[in-house]
This record gives sequence, C-alpha cells and structure tokens, in this order.
Amino acid sequence: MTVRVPAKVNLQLSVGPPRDDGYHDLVNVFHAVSLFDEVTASDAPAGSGGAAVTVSVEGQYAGQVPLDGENLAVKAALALAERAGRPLGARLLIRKAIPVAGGMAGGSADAAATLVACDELWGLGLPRQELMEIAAALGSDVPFALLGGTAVGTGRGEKLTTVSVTGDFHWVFALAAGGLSTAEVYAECDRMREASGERAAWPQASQTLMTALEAGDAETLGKALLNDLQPAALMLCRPLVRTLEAGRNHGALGALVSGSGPTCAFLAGSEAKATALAAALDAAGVCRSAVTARGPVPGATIVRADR
Ligand SMILES: C[C@@](CO)(OP(=O)(O)O)[C@H](O)COP(=O)(O)OP(=O)(O)OC[C@H]1O[C@@H](n2ccc(N)nc2=O)[C@H](O)[C@@H]1O
Ligand SMILES: Nc1ncnc2c1ncn2[C@@H]1O[C@H](COP(=O)(O)OP(=O)(O)O)[C@@H](O)[C@H]1O
Repeated sequence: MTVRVPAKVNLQLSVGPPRDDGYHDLVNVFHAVSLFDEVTASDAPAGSGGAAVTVSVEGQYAGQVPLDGENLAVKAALALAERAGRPLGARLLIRKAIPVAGGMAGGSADAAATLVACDELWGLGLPRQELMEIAAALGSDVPFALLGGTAVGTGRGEKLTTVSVTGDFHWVFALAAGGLSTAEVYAECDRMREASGERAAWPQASQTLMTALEAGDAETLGKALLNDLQPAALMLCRPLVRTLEAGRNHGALGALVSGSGPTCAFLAGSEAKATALAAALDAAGVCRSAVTARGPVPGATIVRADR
C-alpha cells in the first residue's frame, strides 16, 4: 500500500503566548505544496509481545531520518495498531523528498501517510475523524497532512477548518544545508519577546490573506504572508536574511521563512516566473538548492495498492 503525502508552507503563522502545557495557541494557515514523500506499508508478522513495525528510508535525506521508535511513521503505525487492539505487523518504506527539519513538516507528512497506508493494509477502515484524533496525538502538524489543501489550524494547529482557494499558486523553496529544531525556534521566539517587552497578542486570522486566497490574488497574498517565528529563525540562522533578500530582489511577490525554518518560501506570479526565480536563487548561492512547487494539493492519498 503506497501513499503520497505533501509538504506544507505556513501562509500565516501567528503565535500566542506560551501555554501551561508547553505549546502555543496559534492561527496557522497551512498550505499543502507539490513536494511529496511516499510511504509504502507491507505486511509483516506481528511480534510475540504485540505490534511489530520496522522502517527503511530512501532518498538524499535518508541519513538524517531516525530508523528506530523515534521515527514518526513508526510511532503512527504503533498508535494505529494500539487503537485496533490486536497484534499487527508492518514494514514501512519512506521515499523521502521533503527536507528534514526544514519547517515543511516532512516527519508529520510521513506519520499521516502511514496512518492511511496501515489503515488500508490492515483492513481497519477507521472513520476519518478517528484517524484525525490519532494524528493530533502524534504531533500538531499531522492532522493537516491528512487533510491537505489550505486550512486554518487553531489550538496547537490541530483543529482544522478548510479554506476555499481559487486556482493554483506558484512557489519557490530555498532549501538550506542544515535544519532547525521546532522546539528551539518557539523557545527563541518567547525569549526575544520577553527581552523586548513585547506581549504576544491573541492570534487572529488575517482577513486580507483569506480574501486573497479566495480570489486567487497572488499579488495581495504575497504582501499578506506572515510568520511570527521568522525573527527567531533568522536569529538562529543568520544567512537566511540574505536568502530572503535575494528572493525579494529577484521579483518574488512575497518571501518568508516556512514555519520554524530554515527553508525559505517565495511566491511567484506564474510557473515561468517561479522557474526563473529558482534559477536566480541557485545562481546567487544563497541556498543549498531551490525547487519549484505549486499549491494547494491534496493531503495523504493512496497511489498504489501494491499488495
Ligand atoms: C512550527 C510548525 C508550523 O506548522 O511546524 P514546522 O515548521 O516546525 O514544521 C508547527 O507549529 C510545529 O508542529 P509540530 O512539528 O507537529 O510540533 P509538535 O511535535 O506538536 O511539537 C514540537 C514542539 O514545538 C513546540 N510547539 C509546537 C506547536 C505549538 N502549537 N506550540 C509549540 O510551542 C513545543 O515546544 C513542542 O514541544
Ligand atoms: N519520518 C521522519 N522524517 C523526518 N524526520 C523525522 C521523521 N521521524 C522523526 N523525525 C525527526 O523529526 C525531526 C523534525 O522533522 P521534520 O518533520 O522533517 O521537520 P520540521 O518539524 O522542521 O518540519 C527530525 O530532525 C528527525 O529527527
């Protein structure tokens, strides 16, 4: 059973004050883009003591992905087996194209893909809502990877409402050499706010952004892009300042750090403009590589039932 699952960029990431449980309340406008991982789940015997799940990873990022119980895909399969209440087994293969620790939710994507693949492989047929609940327990970004499209996430980002979008938007992603830890970027955001005496406002969805999405208006969307984690990501990774500037200078309609970074996202006016912008960023030497993608695209989807 093979499932394809997209990366995300955050069009608006408004971060409230820290909560008692260590998370932050958000307005998180997720947008799924055409950069995909694939997860294949195959039959394997259950262990004597319960569920047994193994994972292997292919692709240029394979070396950066844990192969033990820390892998979010393994966690997802084990959580699903627990919900099923009987011993089950699976062998997972992740074909990884989403950068690791890049702020594009690749680990969350693999977890969502695994839920869909194993639900089908094991013939569980769990209702969507139940898969969503298991997803939310795995991580704040996992439910969106199931849903895809464009959606507003509130709470930790796990409570989703679909946003209506006209047409396609064209993106360029400047991939960085290293990664950033999500928890460290949130902590740096709190630290910077405290140091400057800034009180975090209660997050609100931007009406300008919503109207631009509904109208398919890339120019207005570009100006409305917003990420409260950006100052913290730039503080932890100074070279990104140059990356963003290069994109703006080469005609991007909008430029921002994707989520907790360090990937930078640029909105272009057309597919041709996105291709030209990616080439310009590559030539300027301000990133490891630049790739184009379009959004919105669907969430985790079965592409082959190859059993
Ligand atoms: C920032 C965002 C934007 O979409 O993603 P990335 O850009 O890293 O992919 C998300 O909020 C990340 O979601 P996700 O990566 O699923 O985070 P989780 O596993 O739930 O939490 C990891 C850590 O991030 C912090 N965290 C996460 C979500 C949230 N609403 N408030 C937080 O403070 C907490 O320190 C938590 O321990
Ligand atoms: N299947 C997976 N793919 C990528 N990273 C994973 C996976 N499972 C666990 N991880 C761990 O999660 C961390 C963050 O992963 P990722 O989702 O790629 O980043 P981000 O939160 O920036 O979007 C990685 O550094 C890695 O150690």
